[in-house]
Amino acid sequence: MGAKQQPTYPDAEALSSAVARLRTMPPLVFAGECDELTAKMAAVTRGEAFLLQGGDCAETFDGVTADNVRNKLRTLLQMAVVLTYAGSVPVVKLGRLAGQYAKPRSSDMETRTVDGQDITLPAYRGDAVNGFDFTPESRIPDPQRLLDVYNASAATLNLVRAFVTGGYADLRQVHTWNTDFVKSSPAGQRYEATAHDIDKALAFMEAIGADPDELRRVDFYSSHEALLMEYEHAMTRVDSRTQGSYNVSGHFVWIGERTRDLDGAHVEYFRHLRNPIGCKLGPTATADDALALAAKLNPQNEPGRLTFITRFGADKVRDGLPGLVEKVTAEGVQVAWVCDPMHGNTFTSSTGYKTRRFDDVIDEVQGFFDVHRGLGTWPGGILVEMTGDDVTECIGGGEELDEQGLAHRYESVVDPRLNRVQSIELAYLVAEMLRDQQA
Ligand SMILES: O=C[C@H](O)[C@H](O)COP(=O)(O)O
Ligand SMILES: C=C(OP(=O)(O)O)C(=O)O
Repeated sequence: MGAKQQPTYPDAEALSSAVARLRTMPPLVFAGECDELTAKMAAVTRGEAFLLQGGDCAETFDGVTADNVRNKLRTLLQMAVVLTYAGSVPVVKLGRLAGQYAKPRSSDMETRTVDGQDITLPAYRGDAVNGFDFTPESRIPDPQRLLDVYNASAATLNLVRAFVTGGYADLRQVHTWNTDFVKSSPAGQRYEATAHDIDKALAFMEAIGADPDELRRVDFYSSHEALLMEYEHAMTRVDSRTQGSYNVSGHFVWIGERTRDLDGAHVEYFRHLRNPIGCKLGPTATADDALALAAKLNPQNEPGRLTFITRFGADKVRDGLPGLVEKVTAEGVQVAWVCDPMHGNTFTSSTGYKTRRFDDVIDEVQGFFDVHRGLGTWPGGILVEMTGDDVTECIGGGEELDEQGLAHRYESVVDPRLNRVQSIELAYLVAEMLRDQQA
């Protein structure tokens, strides 16, 4: 079976030369860091830690700016602080960034009405493949973009690494992350109170002479859907320490809902990787599918290697998820369960925007927690599409954004993201669910 969701490049020679160049490029991540993340994901699997995975639906090359990267990271750090402090659980921090440039699409073509005429062009598949502009030239897959992905990912990761180790992520900075528009919102004010409590705890630690390194820096990892075979293969290298194969374009990579066929090219590729990996499971996945995927992707049943990211939708999670979790657990399969409350809850607003309701997102996460609580298993984390900016892409939340409001600042090129206030609100709600889970 050929790989699904791949672009058809018109210029085979240009593709070979881009791939040949990519093969010579240095790794973006070190295999040892991937192993470190596997160990952290093993803690998630055992119920000792919680995964926060977040970032844009689709990164764009234009979005690689200092402000954009800092805002996203800042929001993720705020969310992590809320989950750690209010949820009383160690949080594994994983950006959906520095590589999230390729998108699977429901349809190969897109039709728009331009000047009263229906025009059909190839769908936008992410900046890794073609341009977002609705013109025939822009929509042609261009292999040079694969090198642009490498460069954009390198620039993003470089800045993230500088921020998380160079003082920006120092826990003593909890207040300074809470700036501008967020500060005046109820979620921002609640965060301010949490930050104040943390300050007091830090002052106490200082007074007793404790000064652990963990306060000054955080471990932060990168992830993306490994969709484009040409890119992912070119970025796969044999580790000189262990002779294992690692995808060195990100610490954690996942298989999407549309490409998780047991006999498909993506599963075949992933089974050879030593990175920690994820696999999406949507409402059509059966318990037997999950077991077969686990057997193929993690034959040694190694904890931390495999994460199932479930994305059923708020209306299906309570009926669909228990059967999966129950059977997989009964078979002794070691897997971290993570909830993606975004991809089962998308619809088009009356004003024509692809959107999600904040309440549906929360409802799916609550359903996910309820199912795990009922079965005595651990709800291991969340994967969210979010941004650090004040965009208007998802409906609801404390600011009560409505369908009319979407037009104000809708910037996503594919799916709607939670804005910064909604992301912090979500973190508080999930922290409460975590507390209930542990009660
Ligand atoms: O984030 C992912 C999207 O849901 C996926 O790429 C499909 O989007 P589409 O249904 O608009 O093609
Ligand atoms: C496309 C995505 O999700 P899914 O594969 O679950 O549809 C995604 O996470 O970007």
